[in-house]
Amino acid sequence: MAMSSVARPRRSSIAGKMFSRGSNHVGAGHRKRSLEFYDDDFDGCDDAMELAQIGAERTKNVLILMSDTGGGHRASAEAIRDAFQLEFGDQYQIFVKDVWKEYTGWPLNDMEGSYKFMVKHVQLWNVAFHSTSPRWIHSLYLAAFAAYYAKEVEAGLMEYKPDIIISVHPLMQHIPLWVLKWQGLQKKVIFVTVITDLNTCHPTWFHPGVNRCYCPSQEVAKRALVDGLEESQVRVYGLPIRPSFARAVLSKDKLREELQMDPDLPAVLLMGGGEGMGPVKKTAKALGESLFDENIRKPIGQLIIICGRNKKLASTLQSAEWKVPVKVRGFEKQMEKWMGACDCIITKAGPGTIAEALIRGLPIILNDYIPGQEKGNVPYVVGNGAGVFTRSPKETARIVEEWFSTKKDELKRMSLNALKLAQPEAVFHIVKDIHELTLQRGPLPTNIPYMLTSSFKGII
Ligand SMILES: CCCCCCCC/C=C\CCCCCCCC(=O)OC[C@H](CO)OC(=O)CCCCCCCCCCCCCCC
Ligand SMILES: O=c1ccn([C@@H]2O[C@H](COP(=O)(O)OP(=O)(O)O[C@H]3O[C@H](CO)[C@H](O)[C@H](O)[C@H]3O)[C@@H](O)[C@H]2O)c(=O)[nH]1
Repeated sequence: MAMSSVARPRRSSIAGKMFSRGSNHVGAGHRKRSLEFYDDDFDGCDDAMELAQIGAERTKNVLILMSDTGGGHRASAEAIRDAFQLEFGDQYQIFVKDVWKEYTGWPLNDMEGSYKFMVKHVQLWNVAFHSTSPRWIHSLYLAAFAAYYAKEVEAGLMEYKPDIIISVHPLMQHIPLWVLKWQGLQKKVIFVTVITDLNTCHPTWFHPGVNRCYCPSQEVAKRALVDGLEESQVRVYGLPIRPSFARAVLSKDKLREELQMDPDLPAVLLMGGGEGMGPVKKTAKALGESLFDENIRKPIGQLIIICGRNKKLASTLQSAEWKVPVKVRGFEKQMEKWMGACDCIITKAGPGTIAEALIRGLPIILNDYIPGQEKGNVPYVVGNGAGVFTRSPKETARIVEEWFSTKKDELKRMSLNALKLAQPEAVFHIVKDIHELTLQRGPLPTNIPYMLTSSFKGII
């Protein structure tokens, strides 16, 4: 699996010694000065590294661009990082970064906050998503941001000196590609997009200047071709999911013991993406009633609620009283364990959660979707017989009650359909294809000539 590699000094540690940044709060001006210092001084280190690398291919730097707008982009970025490490060991050094947050200013440096605000006022998101869909509109605005923040983005890219840039975010194609173009680096740096929406994705994902556009489904690939990408740029392997989902052999009994769950009662997992969105509270309350059999005065199921980063939701549910076994958790790092220990899942139509649940063979009740990018996920799940859609918490609770009592066969059938749709190997196909791309490029230059150019502000 892992190919041989030569241990050699890592750039980040050298850079770390030369100037301490790390925090997002360092002012941009300070960072720029630091980078100039870094750039001059780094040449010496490069000489040393070049000596160490004679006779061996040097470690390639991979910069994965993402933002915590929800949890899906980070999950996919980390999946790609882990798969690179498993497949190629030290041949690649991976940085998962929100360069906008670290280097630019408003509004790019707070996309998390803007996204959270807009999806809370869901009609606002609906308008924002659809009104920015025409290419001329988003290209115009993104070009303006690119010009205004060019120097900052350039500094952000320069710090990691990427040989390969992977964008897993819809708003991270245009700006870096323009900056690479202005730097004359478009032909030297490989740039790929990994789309993390399953169907009705935003057109900002599709940029004709990329080397590859990895689409998670045929539906998305069709949209890419309609939007002007060439077939040679498009690959369809599935949504990248953390290798821990694909590779781990998990026994449900052991997991339940580890997670201190009831060993025998069927379990339903309730969640709402990385931000704990959707009707989680009402659904939890309804399940608390429906999973308790009044006739025998006993529970017929147990409930796991994962609230993600929604701390208010977690504390409200933690202080509630329940008639059935309930576990309320915040942001969990080992989702594969919780999913492996449960029998079905209730979630909003987040693509990451859906793809993970399919791998674990969990029938899915979709109880909400974000307009725009998540709308198409509903027919994807329901049309393939892997789940149902209802917005009603009571209806959701009734379906789970039936799955755990009179309709166990339906639960089993949907579980098999889910497994048929699953694509656990997608992330490995993606990193192998990127590796192929680098091989086709031939030996990379010893050092990509990133430089801090004169201010781009002259362009606007
Ligand atoms: C007025 C038109 C503005 C057009 C601007 C297009 C480019 C905007 C670039 C930067 C703005 C930063 C705003 C942060 C939004 C963060 C969204 C995000 O990351 O979503 C991730 C999500 C998923 O995690 O992104 C998507 O799936 C699609 C991205 C759609 C981009 C929407 C841009 C919204 C711009 C809001 C302006 C208000 C428009 C009102 C129209 C009357
Ligand atoms: O406690 C938690 C809660 C969630 N997750 C993970 O966070 C991810 C959530 O991703 P989803 O795609 O399901 O949903 P999000 O809303 O968090 O993701 C956002 O990014 C997505 C892109 O992948 C979509 O665009 C989506 O509409 C947008 O809201 C999943 O991998 C899930 O396992 C955790 O690791 N721990």
